[in-house]
Amino acid sequence: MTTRPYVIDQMISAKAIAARIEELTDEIKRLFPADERLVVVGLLRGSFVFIADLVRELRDREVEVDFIEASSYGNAMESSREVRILKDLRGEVEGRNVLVVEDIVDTGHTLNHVIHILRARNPKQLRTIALLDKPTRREVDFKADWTGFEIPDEFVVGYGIDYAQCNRNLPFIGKVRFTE
Ligand SMILES: O=P(O)(O)OC[C@H]1O[C@H](OP(=O)(O)OP(=O)(O)O)[C@H](O)[C@@H]1O
Ligand SMILES: Nc1nc2[nH]cnc2c(=O)[nH]1
Repeated sequence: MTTRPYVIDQMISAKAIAARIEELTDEIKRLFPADERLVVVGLLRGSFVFIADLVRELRDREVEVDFIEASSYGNAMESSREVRILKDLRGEVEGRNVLVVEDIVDTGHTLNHVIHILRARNPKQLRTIALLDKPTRREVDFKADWTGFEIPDEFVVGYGIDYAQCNRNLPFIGKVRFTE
């Protein structure tokens, strides 16, 4: 895939992300019973770094990790608004406490679609957490139960989030600035 030349300006540092995850896990622990197993579901691929840090902050809980892969983006930067499930969960969620982990909520179509599918499977509790939220871009009425950071309408990368499948390995969130 060809991309225009760009640079990445840091927007949220690795340290700020780590501090926010600590706060969020305190809230999550207050909501889910300590004596019941939690199924933490990551939305591939963008959530893989966030879920890794989040579950390690939940190390004193019984946690099962599962993944679902949904795709909403037709090309590198434009949403197709059509959400497809590319890979379903391995495990069952019926009667269980489920936390769905997303990297970014933009139009809201992806998480909204996934939540509809999972709710139909009758979990005991179904909650959502997104590291980033771009509320000004919303096209469906959806709000995650927990949000790490609200950000303006900028195209961001890093901490699991890609531009044309690159930059997922940056430890911080940066914004893409095109130089040409
Ligand atoms: O709120 P929305 O407008 O639906 O957009 C958000 C979704 O778009 C991106 O996923 P993408 O389809 O690019 O896949 P990826 O996670 O594999 O990078 C991102 O990771 C979110 O899952
Ligand atoms: N990489 C990337 N994917 C997105 N999906 C929705 N918003 C974004 C964004 O800012 N960056």
